Amino acid sequence: MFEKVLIANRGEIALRIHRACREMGIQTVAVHSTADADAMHVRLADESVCIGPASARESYLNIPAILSAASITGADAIHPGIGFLSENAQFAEMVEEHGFTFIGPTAEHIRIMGDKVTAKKTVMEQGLPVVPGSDGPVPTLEEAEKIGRETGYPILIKAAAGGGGKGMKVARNPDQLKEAYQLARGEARAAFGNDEVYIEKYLGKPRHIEIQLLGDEHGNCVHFGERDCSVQRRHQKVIEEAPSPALNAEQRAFIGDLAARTAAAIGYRGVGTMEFLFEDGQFYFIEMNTRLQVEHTITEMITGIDLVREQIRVATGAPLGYGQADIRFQGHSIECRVNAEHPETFIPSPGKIDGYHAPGGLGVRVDSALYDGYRIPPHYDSLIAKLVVHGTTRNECLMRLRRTIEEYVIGGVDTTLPLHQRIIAQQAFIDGNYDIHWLEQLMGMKK
Ligand SMILES: Nc1ncc2cc(-c3cccc4ccccc34)c(N3CC[C@@H](N)C3)nc2n1
Repeated sequence: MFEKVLIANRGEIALRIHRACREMGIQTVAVHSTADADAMHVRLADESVCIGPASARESYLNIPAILSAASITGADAIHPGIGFLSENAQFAEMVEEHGFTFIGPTAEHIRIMGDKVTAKKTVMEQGLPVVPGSDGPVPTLEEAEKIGRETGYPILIKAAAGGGGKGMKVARNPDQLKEAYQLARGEARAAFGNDEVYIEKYLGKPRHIEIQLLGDEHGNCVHFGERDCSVQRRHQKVIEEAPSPALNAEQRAFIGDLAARTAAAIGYRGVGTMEFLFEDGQFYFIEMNTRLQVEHTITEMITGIDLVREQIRVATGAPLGYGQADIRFQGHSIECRVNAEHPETFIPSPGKIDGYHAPGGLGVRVDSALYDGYRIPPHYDSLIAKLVVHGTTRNECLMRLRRTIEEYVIGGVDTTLPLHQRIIAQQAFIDGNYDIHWLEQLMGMKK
């Protein structure tokens, strides 16, 4: 087991990782920018190292500074958290080359899944259902026209190096193809330095269902069920829930087992999430995330398993220690992502917290690094807290969520809490009857 882990991240996820380490008897090293000197995880960590100025490029993305901090503190391993360098294959390689353990998958798997074309090819070979379309990159407009004819419109042109919604263009008919194709390639080149694109049939009203996976380096892989992440705005998840109100037990077992078998077949190690679109009872693989996810919390709430602890354990080479039959699902969990933003305009609202009270009680979890008097810096993403509730039924969960949002006091800044209150009061949400476009339609952003 590791003696000391360096947490190469900030905010609520850095605190989350610190907590898991603390409970495992592992010492923690916090790294922080000058803007995060008074952050909660820095206060609680055994040691802390300032790795640079406020800008992420000079601090949380500064690989030499992070590796130096690991060296001078004598860390055994580095946990990349979420975002920043967590899916950077070169970072994973450099960590290992410098004698530290990278708490995550191999650089090879990060690379394979980071390229959405090789990701699809890899899972297709294992029999996982994917969205119909090109069976590889589409290098010319002529090829795109041919794929469009074969696939049938509407189609989606996606950047191979993209993901998370970046660099996607819809072509609803052949006349729109040329412009959509050229725009997609131009945006991909500008955003990722890689203009490779691929084409898929555009699914009009899907839900976004993701499967939580965990593999050890002995070829074992289990799944922890699904999360429904369809309530989103401009590819930013707002509310997530587990299990999905749209799946029955057979569908859950079908896609969970298939995803776990696929991950085992490629020898996947660590936590990972396979993303699917779900429409008309069919699943379609779109991407795999090779890192821990913000919404891992709701999976922990319905399984009772600490996924960060498991992630650290398998990184030491330990076997899973349990099989699929040992994983039980209990009740329902919903997470609200609380951002320091205006609830209607989403304009960021950094600043000093003036009055703070977190809700509590049975089945209530608040993952946040906030405290009264803390100053939210303007340099990073606006997620400031995750309000997570659990209930024996979805209804009990909704009642509890309503009460906890009402109880949650975050003074001094705007937050998205009022938006959450509004969403969970909608009949469509209460009925679990929503797709990936529902929130934007509710907010009048789409017809
Ligand atoms: N063939 C096909 N059809 C419809 C799609 C619709 C989306 C999509 C579009 C807009 C919001 C979304 C929210 C969650 C999941 C997917 C989406 C989508 N995404 C968005 C980000 C990335 N995860 C893939 N891929 C799609 N692919």
